[in-house]
Formats: sequence, structure tokens, C-alpha cells
Amino acid sequence: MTQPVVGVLALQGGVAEHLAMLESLGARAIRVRSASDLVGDDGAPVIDALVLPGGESSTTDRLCRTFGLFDPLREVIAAGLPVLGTCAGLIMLASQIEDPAPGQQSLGVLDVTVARNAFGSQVDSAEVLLEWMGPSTTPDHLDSHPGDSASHADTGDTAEGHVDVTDAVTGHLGRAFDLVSGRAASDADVALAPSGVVRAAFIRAPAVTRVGDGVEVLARYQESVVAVRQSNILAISFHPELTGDVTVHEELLGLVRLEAAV
Ligand SMILES: NC(=O)CC[C@H](N)C(=O)O
Repeated sequence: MTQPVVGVLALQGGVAEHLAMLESLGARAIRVRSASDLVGDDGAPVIDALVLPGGESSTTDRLCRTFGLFDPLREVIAAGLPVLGTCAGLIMLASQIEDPAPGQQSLGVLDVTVARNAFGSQVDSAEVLLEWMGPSTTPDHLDSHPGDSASHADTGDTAEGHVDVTDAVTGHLGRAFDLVSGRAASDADVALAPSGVVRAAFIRAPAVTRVGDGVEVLARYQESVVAVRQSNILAISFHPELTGDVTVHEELLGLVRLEAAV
């Protein structure tokens, strides 16, 4: 297919790292600031996929409503636009927030309940390795099992075969991570991570406390669900864009290819 165009909601929070990561994967990445960045005059989406970045979900919610983006976002996602929500983006997508800020709303397109700040405050931020129970949408997988997206996720297998990552998953690096001056892991760090593992930064991260029918669990951390997929929606508690790990963004582009193949 032609070069996919991926929008990154750019009202607040971490935007630049997502844009850079998507460009590094061959997509054209654009900032989404208004409804016209989402849908054209004919009502058709102008982007092939969307990222809702981390930040502060109650602020993102308020800004979305102020800038007339709340309903258009809900509509394009409900209509099937592939979307990746990270951290505050996950909270924005959720159908229920356990502990919302006063007046806080969410788009309600992903059938999960989330608890905000479930892993502690900024000082508890950490960079860890997680077992990634995908990929479900890689080109390899598409070639061998067109349309079947759940089988690998169920078994923990990857396109390369089963990966035992027990050591890696418990290998907590214990590094403090500062959202403002967030340091990306070095290329060498990322190269060391075995296949089937995602290097994830947790910063005031939410946990998924209820998973609805039809929602596939892709990763857990400290026994909590931290990554899910429901059809065209991928949502994660953490920040792969700050560690340089492209696994999850590749999954998003895989969803775009799945959509194009239908
Ligand atoms: N890194 C993040 O996106 C933090 C999310 C934040 N705790 C919220 O509730 O929105």
C-alpha cells in the first residue's frame, strides 16, 4: 500500500517522540489539532491511523472538548480507524475510569475499566521489560494467517516462534524516568531486548482493572493488565516511544495493513 498517514493528537503531552518513531517506520506522521485534521469535507478520514499520546488525561479530555475534537474522535474510532492510545491515551479510550478527575470524561470506545496512577507517582517511574503477547498484526502473520489476529496472542507465540522471556520480564531495570527530560534507551539497550519483549517506560501509568468481552490482553506488569487490543484499538499503559522500542507502533501499522486488506 502507499505510505500510511498517521495522526498524533497534539493538544498536550508527548507528541514529538511518536511523530519521530512513526516516521522512522516509514509512515507520514502529522499533528492532529482540529476536526479537519481527522475528517475531510466529505466526512471521510484524512488519516490511516491515529495515536493518542500520554500526558494528563483530564487535560486532554478538556482540550478535546474545547477544540471540538471529542465527538469527531469518538466517531472515527468507532467507525474503525486504527488507533493506539498510550497511558493518558488509554484512559481517554476507556469506557470507564475508576477514579476520574472532577468532570472528567472518556471517549468510551474501548470496553475496559482503568485505574489512574495505579503504579505510583512520578518518582516511582520505571523502565522495564514486558512480555508482549503479540504480534497479531505483523506482515509475516498476515501472510500466513490472513484475517486471523487472535491465535498468536492466545498462545504467546510470535512470528519467530515461542519465546521464553521469564528472565527478561522479571529483569526490572529500576531506572528512574523523568517525563520532562525523558531519556530514550540507547540503541544498544533496545538491541539487547529479546524478540517478544517490549521495553516500556511507566510514568504515573494506569492499569486496566476490567477487560470486556472481545478485548485481547497483550501484556501484563506486576500482575496488572497494561496492554490490550479490541479490534482496531490498541491501548497500552506505558511509553514505548521514550525507550525507542518500535514493537507497538509496528502493531499499529499492522492494523492499517489489516484494514487495507479487508
Ligand atoms: N504518563 C501519562 O500519560 C500519565 C497519565 C496520567 N496519570 C493521567 O491520569 O492522565
